[in-house]
Order: sequence, then C-alpha cells, then structure tokens
Amino acid sequence: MSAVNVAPELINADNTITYDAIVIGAGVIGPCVATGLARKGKKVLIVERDWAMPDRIVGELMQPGGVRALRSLGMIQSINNIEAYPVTGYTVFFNGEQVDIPYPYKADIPKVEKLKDLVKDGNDKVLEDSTIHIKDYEDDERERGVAFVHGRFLNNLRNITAQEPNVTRVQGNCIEILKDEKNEVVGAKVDIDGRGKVEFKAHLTFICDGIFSRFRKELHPDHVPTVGSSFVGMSLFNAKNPAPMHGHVILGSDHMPILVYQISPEETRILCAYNSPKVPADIKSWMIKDVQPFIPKSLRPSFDEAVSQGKFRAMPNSYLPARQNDVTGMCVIGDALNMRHPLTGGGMTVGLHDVVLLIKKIGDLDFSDREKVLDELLDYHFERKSYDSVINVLSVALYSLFAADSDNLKALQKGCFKYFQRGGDCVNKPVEFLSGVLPKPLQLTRVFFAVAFYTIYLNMEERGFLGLPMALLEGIMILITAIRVFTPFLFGELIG
Ligand SMILES: Cc1cc2nc3c(=O)[nH]c(=O)nc-3n(C[C@H](O)[C@H](O)[C@H](O)COP(=O)(O)OP(=O)(O)OC[C@H]3O[C@@H](n4cnc5c(N)ncnc54)[C@H](O)[C@@H]3O)c2cc1C
Repeated sequence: MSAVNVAPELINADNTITYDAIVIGAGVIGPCVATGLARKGKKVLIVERDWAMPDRIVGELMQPGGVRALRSLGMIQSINNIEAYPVTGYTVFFNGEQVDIPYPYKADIPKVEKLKDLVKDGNDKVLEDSTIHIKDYEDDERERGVAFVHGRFLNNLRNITAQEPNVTRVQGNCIEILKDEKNEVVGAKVDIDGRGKVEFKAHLTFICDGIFSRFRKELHPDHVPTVGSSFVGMSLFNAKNPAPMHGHVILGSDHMPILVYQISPEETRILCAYNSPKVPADIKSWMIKDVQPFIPKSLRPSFDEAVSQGKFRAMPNSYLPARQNDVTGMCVIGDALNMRHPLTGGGMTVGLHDVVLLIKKIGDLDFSDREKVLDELLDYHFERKSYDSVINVLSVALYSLFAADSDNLKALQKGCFKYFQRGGDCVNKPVEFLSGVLPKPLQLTRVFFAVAFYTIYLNMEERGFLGLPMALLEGIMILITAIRVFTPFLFGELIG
C-alpha cells in the first residue's frame, strides 16, 4: 500500500510520549496482546507493516482451546460475520478406512476463565450469524472449533483492537529494536511510508512478528527454527467433504499426510505434506502422481479442478521450542517465540493461550516497574510449558508417524489408527490433547507409549506363534523408534 492510500491515523502516531507497550505485528497474536493490555488501562502502540487484509493459507482452523482463549479475552466475536465454518471434530482416514474423533464434552473439562476487565457486555459469547449459531456454540454439550478464511478473521481481530481507545495503530515496517546503554529494550524504530524512520519509546516491547520473525533473535542468536517439511496448499471450491464439519486427516502407507478442512460455505482448504523444506519443482505433476490417487472419491472433482487451475501455494513447516523471555523491556510471543508442526492446527491455540496467561501475569502491573515485569515474564516461561508442550510435542510426534518413512514408523502409524478405532478413551484422550484442553504432558506420554505398546502387540498377533522371536525383535525396534520421535521433543519443551 503506498503512503497516498494510507489513512492519516495510521501514520501520525505520537512519538514524543513513552507508551506502556509497543506491539510489533498485527497477525493473530499482536491484536490480542494489544486489546488485552488496552482493556487493562495500558497505553499501547501497535505496529503492522500492512493493515490491508492478508491472503495466507495459514491459521485457518482453530481448535477448541483457541476458541476458549478468545472467550477468555472477550474477543470471541472475531469469528462472527465472516462466514466462519463450525468444526465439531476430526475424521482420520487410513488406507481407505476411517474413524471419527469428535471434540471433547464440555462437562469433562474446566469452565472457560473470564479475564477481569477484558470480558464484559457478553463479549465472551458468539453472536448469531449466517454460519455461526448461538445454540451450537453456547449450548452444545461438546466443545467446538472453527475454521475461516484467515484474512477475514484477522480483519475482525484488528477491528476489535482499533476500537480500543487506549490503542494507537501505525502502519510501518519495524526495522530496529531500540536498546539503552545497559542493553535493555526501550522501544522500536519504524519505517513509516510518507513519514520516514521514527523512534517510539515504551516500557515494554512485544515482538509478535510471526513465522518469519526478524526480531526473535533479540532473545538469543540461536533462537532460530528448523524446517523439515512443507505443505503445498490449494483452495477447493464447492467440495463434497466426506465428513462435513470435521477436519480430515488422510493417511496411508504409501503417501504423505493430506489435510482437508472447510473454511467457508464455498471454500475448502487442502494441505498436502511434502517431506522436504523445498517443494517439488513441478508441483502439478507431483500432485497428480503422489496426491491425487489418495484423495477420497467425493473430493476428486473439486481436487481435479484445483489442480488444473494450478494455483498452488507452499509454506515451510517450522519447529521452534520457546526460550525464556529474559531481556528487560521485551517480550517475544506467538510464532516469533514458539512454533510446532501445523499438522495438528495448534499454532493459534498455543499463541492465544499464551496471551491469556500473559495478561493474567502482567496485566495489572505498572510497566514502568521493569524489574517486576521481567520477574513475572521469567516465571511465565515455566507456567506456559505444560499447555504448550502437549500441543507442540503431539504435532511433531504425530507428523513423524503420519509421514512414516521407515518400517517401524509405518507400524506405529498403523498402530495409532487401530488404537483410535478402539474408541472410548483411545480417542477421548488424544482429542483432548489435540483440542488444547488437556495440558498434561505426562498423560500425553502415557497415551503415546500406550499406542507404541499396542502397535507391538498388534505386530505380535500378526506374526503369530512361529513369528514370535521376530516380533520380539521388531517390538524392541518399534519401542526405540517411539522413544526417538517423542522423548527428545518432550525434554526439549519441558527443560529448555
Ligand atoms: C502451513 C501452515 C498452516 C497452519 N495452519 C494452522 C491452523 O490451521 N490452525 C492454527 O491454529 N495454526 C495454524 N498455523 C500456525 C498459525 O498460522 C500461527 O501460529 C499464527 O499465525 C501465529 O500468529 P502470530 O501473530 O504469531 O504471527 P502471524 O500471524 O504470522 O503475524 C505476524 C504479523 O507481523 C507482521 N510483521 C512481521 N514483521 C513485521 C515488521 N518488521 N514490522 C511490522 N509488522 C511486521 C506481519 O505482517 C503479520 O501481520 C499454520 C502454520 C502454517 C505454516
């Protein structure tokens, strides 16, 4: 957007005062941080390089844990009036078989916490619109997630933020984090089209600049993500989804995972995993050869149409364990701080839960008392672990299984599906982890190894009596593989 088209209020922010907080980035997390702090009476400046509606293939399915966090923040109405599509659970397909995994019962989990000063005038309840119905979200016995066109959701979040009298918005590219002689953060330098490079001062600067964060390294030079795979996405129009209102996870022994979820009445997102950070040179041929044969029949017409249109979009799948926010005057949050595999759609849920916890920890503090704020931020790192580690470890461990590239992983993939087929707690617990409503890393460990032992048992059964010695050997290898794909990540998340 050129300066000529930018509204004057997005250029003219006052740089002669010290703000309580500067928030860099108005993606999913920035507006929530800014709104929460503003409702706590803080004077906030939020910087975004482009306030126009973004067009991205990320952050389109929000798990129930994210929906609950939006309620806690009094921002749930950001899912209204954007033709958002309700999500009631998942369906996993494996070599043509399928198992339904509905979201948890509300009665089995704690009630949503309403944050003081943030929740008011019913802003923790959805409104009625053409696709979101009050009776479904407020009265259904099960939790719900929601899917949407990312840019429309972001526009709603940003509009809620813009309505807060304590918030000043600015459009510009943040180019530097300002520090004093003690190396403490004191603000940010922003390049504003039509105004030039402007320095803004604040007691606390929040880095919410997302997946490709330029400033996460301010925490530590080693705070860089690893990228092991990518997703190639397409929009399917008027697709006939085999399991309406469910996220579809399509697995098989001969192909990489495929995700399908409806994001509006017309549009369905398909994300096809590719086991390398660099996507294939000829995406169309790859789609036809390695993806198309595994697409459920009812989806084929819309899939084929999308392939022929050739509008492919790729994103890297990054992993980044969080680091403690130990720099005075700065807080890194959202994808800038912590990323996991997008397979389980947990990114927004983790980020929003972090915002809830953050507001609880520091929302009532005087930000000019920077030492006190730093103490709370140091603490915050440990308090967020149990919640975030479950979602993060689940995402990477499941990706290893679902993208199985060895016999042991393939056995675990099949064992995992068979485990789900048992029903009862074999689906109830996993879906509570996935939903972001069961922040118990030890329980996750128990369930993951229950899957591993069930896989070993199935393998023994298949081998029969005569194959027992071989099955025992294979069992050891399967167990070692399970330990290898799970424990380093769990330790990394809990100890780091
Ligand atoms: C392929 C893929 C699919 C995903 N699908 C899901 C999903 O279904 N569900 C889910 O929960 N999560 C999903 N995620 C993760 C989710 O998108 C992120 O967790 C979420 O967007 C993080 O929000 P954020 O605010 O931290 O960053 P972002 O949403 O990326 O926002 C960062 C913002 O900062 C702005 N910015 C950056 N640099 C600057 C600068 N220098 N100056 C000013 N502004 C700046 C950007 O313009 C942007 O608006 C997915 C991720 C990927 C890669």
